[in-house]
Amino acid sequence: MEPATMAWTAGLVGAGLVYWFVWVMGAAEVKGKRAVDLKMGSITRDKVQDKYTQYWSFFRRPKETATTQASADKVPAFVDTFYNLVTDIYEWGWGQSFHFSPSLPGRSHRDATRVHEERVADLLAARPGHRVLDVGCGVGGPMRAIAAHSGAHVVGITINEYQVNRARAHNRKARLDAQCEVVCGNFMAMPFDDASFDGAYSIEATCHAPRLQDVYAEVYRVLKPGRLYVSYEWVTTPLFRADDPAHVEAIHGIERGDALPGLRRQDEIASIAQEVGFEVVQELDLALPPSLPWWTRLKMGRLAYWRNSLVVRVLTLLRIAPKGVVEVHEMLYETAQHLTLGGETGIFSPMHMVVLRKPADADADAEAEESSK
Ligand SMILES: C=C(CC[C@@H](C)[C@H]1CC[C@H]2C3=CC[C@H]4[C@H](C)[C@@H](O)CC[C@]4(C)[C@H]3CC[C@]12C)C(C)C
Ligand SMILES: C[S@@+](CC[C@H](N)C(=O)[O-])C[C@H]1O[C@@H](n2cnc3c(N)ncnc32)[C@H](O)[C@@H]1O
Repeated sequence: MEPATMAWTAGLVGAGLVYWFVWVMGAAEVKGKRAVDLKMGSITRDKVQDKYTQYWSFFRRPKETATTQASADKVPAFVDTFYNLVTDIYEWGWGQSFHFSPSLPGRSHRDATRVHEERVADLLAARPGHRVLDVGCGVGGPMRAIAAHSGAHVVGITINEYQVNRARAHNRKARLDAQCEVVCGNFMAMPFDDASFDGAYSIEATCHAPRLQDVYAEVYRVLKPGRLYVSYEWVTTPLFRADDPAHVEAIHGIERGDALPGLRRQDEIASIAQEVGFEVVQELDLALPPSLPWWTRLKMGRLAYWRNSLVVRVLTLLRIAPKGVVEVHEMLYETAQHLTLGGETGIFSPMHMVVLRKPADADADAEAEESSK
């Protein structure tokens, strides 16, 4: 073959490969985000790498982030940075629901995700006319499933402005924007009136709070008396041994790569809820058998991770994706290994469910206490 023909052939094959990896193989999990659309939230292109370095140096020693008030106060800002860095990658590689679900035999991940979300709506007995709060709503996957399933009006809150815009765009696209509202704010100081919700839920979100009491007290304040709050909590289980270096490394890895100021123990959740005034209606670790493993989805994706890693490298080389994306993607890959180990050893659960009730006479009690002062 002529050298010129060889060069042309090699060029065409190369271009075809790039096209295949980036546009075909790199397509979104739930056709939405494509690899070529990877942004880093509200961070400008030139700041991505710096922001990642700042994030990493803050969360490198997770437990220390919550020990002093000064560093605990910085957590929401770093969580916001984290979601600027990961939101598009999550949407691209996982979908619009940023949480795990127990696998369901013979059913797709999409179905398993929806069933896990609809369970919340059913527990709350949410129905048309109800106003339900989604505490830490992400880009609104659960919010849309719950609104569609129950007919309730759902109001979501997230600390990250970029997620607010993504969630609103998805709501419009799904024609659920009349039923789903999204607000930017801190769930430890929410911009909502007292007793203004008929139900509330949080899915794998309150783990970002340095003190769980602060979120639970806010949810308690905005709930109407007698109404329910359902939460899926990230916790260490009784199988976690603080004297086992492999356990400690897995838990630290989960904390570092998920912007967590220290995971809580399973047995702390109910007492924190009671401390702020809730009655505990039910408590159940949904990760335990007979549930099938929630981490199989992470494990089955080995080949996909490899492909995705190649895609982000190619996109960075072509200057389509900003510098720093490769590092963020690498961090997520390592986090996935720690999460898988946490699941396989049973030392960690991302779905410790609590169903809490604000007592029906809660406001009467509060008024009596106030007038006795
Ligand atoms: C509740 C939280 C997030 C939970 C999960 C939705 C995410 C935790 C780890 C994430 C991922 C890890 C590996 C990524 C992979 C390397 C990439 O190619 C595609 C996306 C991943 C699969 C990504 C997807 C979302 C997670 C599973 C926390 C933050 C409290
Ligand atoms: C892992 S995502 C889960 C999102 C959603 N519940 C879902 O399952 O798709 C955690 C969410 O909590 C939000 N969050 C974390 N800390 C917050 C805070 N202090 N105030 C409001 N939202 C917060 C994040 O912005 C993100 O939307």
